[in-house]
Amino acid sequence: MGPADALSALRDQAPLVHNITNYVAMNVAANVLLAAGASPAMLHAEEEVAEFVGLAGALTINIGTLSAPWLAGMKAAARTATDAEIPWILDPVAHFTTPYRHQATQDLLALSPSIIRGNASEILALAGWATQGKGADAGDDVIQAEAAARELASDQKAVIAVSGAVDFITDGARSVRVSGGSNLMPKVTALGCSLTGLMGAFAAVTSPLEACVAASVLFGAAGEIAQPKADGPGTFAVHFIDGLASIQPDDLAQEDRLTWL
Ligand SMILES: Nc1ncnc2c1ncn2[C@@H]1O[C@H](COP(=O)(O)OP(=O)(O)O)[C@@H](O)[C@H]1O
Ligand SMILES: Cc1ncsc1CCOP(=O)(O)O
Ligand SMILES: [Mg+2]
Repeated sequence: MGPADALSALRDQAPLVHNITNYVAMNVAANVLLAAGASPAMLHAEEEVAEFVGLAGALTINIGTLSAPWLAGMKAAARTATDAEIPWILDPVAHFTTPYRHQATQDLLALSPSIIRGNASEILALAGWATQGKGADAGDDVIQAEAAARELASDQKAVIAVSGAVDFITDGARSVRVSGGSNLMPKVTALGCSLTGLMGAFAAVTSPLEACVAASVLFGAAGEIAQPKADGPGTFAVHFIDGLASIQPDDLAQEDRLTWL
């Protein structure tokens, strides 16, 4: 299904989305999911995640503020999701910066995520390519990461979503560029993490590839609503949430942001 039908399904079903995300993103991502029409829950304790993920339509895992107890919870949740065929999305924030983060990401990759979402630097490094990235923010352009993303999709048998000025989404066979959004989006923290959460919400109602496309299109549209109303990154963030909530399925029917390759 296309982005318009995916948004209709999301609003009809309001799927419960289990997010194990970072301290920076927890509030932002929960508000993004609520505005879009999903039902977010942020919890990470190893003692309960396996039971909780069974209640959810999708799981998202983001390693932004990683620590040992959180990693144990992430692995338990990912294992349960894969066994139960619940789609799960990995956001490997800055995974190339320290050996600990690198190993955690490799361990999570082995648990078969349905979708991997990162910025261009994160995806380049995940495929083993050189990157100019230094931390959580991208140091490379999406176009430089397209071939790496295709390679990674085939190797991991997952959909790869690379975000940036123009997003790129591929399952290894089919690939699409999604244009739109605002250059204020990388100036608001945790919007990438929130996009990961939204991909989880859509993955609860449609296929991983269609879910990534729908989330990316919806983010682009909301960014364009917020841009002319904003005085800067602070007010942009508020208008972005309002924009997400105001967009109706018909607003996404044109699909003129998509370039299939
Ligand atoms: N220069 C830009 N112009 C328009 N949209 C952008 C731009 N940079 C990032 N975005 C959008 O911001 C969101 C977060 O992406 P990004 O900043 O790449 O993630 P991260 O926070 O993980 O680095 C995505 O929806 C992406 O399309
Ligand atoms: C700044 C920061 N530091 C650790 S996690 C995090 C949030 C990163 O969020 P995003 O990748 O969405 O910008
Ligand atoms: Mg990120």
